[in-house]
Amino acid sequence: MIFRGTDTTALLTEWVMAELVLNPEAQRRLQTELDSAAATIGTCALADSYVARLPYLQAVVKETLRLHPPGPLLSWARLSTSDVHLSNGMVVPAHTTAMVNMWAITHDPTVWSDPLVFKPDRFLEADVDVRGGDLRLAPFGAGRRVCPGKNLGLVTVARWVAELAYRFEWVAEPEHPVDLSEVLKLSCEMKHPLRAKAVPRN
Ligand code: HEM
Repeated sequence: MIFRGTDTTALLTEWVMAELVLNPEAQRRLQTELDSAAATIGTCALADSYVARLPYLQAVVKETLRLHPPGPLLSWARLSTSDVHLSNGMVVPAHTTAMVNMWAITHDPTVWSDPLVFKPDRFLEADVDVRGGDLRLAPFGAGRRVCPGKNLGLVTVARWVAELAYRFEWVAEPEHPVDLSEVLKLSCEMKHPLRAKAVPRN
């Protein structure tokens, strides 16, 4: 529980910040949303419940989950106990070890337009449930073995990103450009950890 809940949330936050450094326009839109939320509630401490209601912040987190799902292969070592007939006609025979390649689904051009482009707006145009209700984007799995920490994970990452983006502007370091190469360890990590400058915002 502790292991599954720590690296995933830390890695997702790192991926979000990397995308925000690479996409300054998205970063500015997010900061505008956070500034206006802070002005509305009269404090810079955005409560968890409030953060969950910021549409652009949620869209940024969802788009990062789509591009960089921390758990790209779902269902490690699940065994089919009987023949399973899929809707496309394929059969998974009994006693087969099966995994779902969620990374492939979230990068499939027949499922997502411009799948390699960071476009949080796609989640403003359509409400996509990332908690297991929509198999186009199920970064927490789905069904009986769905991640039990999905709500905690989502609110934690949104909260961290909100704080980081509200308090600082994040800019690339020319000598260490952001590199989105991935490496699959127990989770999907940045091959070259993020390096960026945090400039305090006034
Ligand atoms: C952004 C954060 C997170 C992501 C992306 C994530 C993703 C996942 C994925 C993909 C699975 C496997 C689902 C499957 O095999 O079908 C999983 C399982 C699991 N997660 Fe998470 N998780 C996150 C946060 C958390 C947190 C915060 C906790 C606990 C506090 C947690 C605890 C677990 C546990 C215990 C399992 C195993 C469930 C089982 O096998 O029945 N996760 N998670």
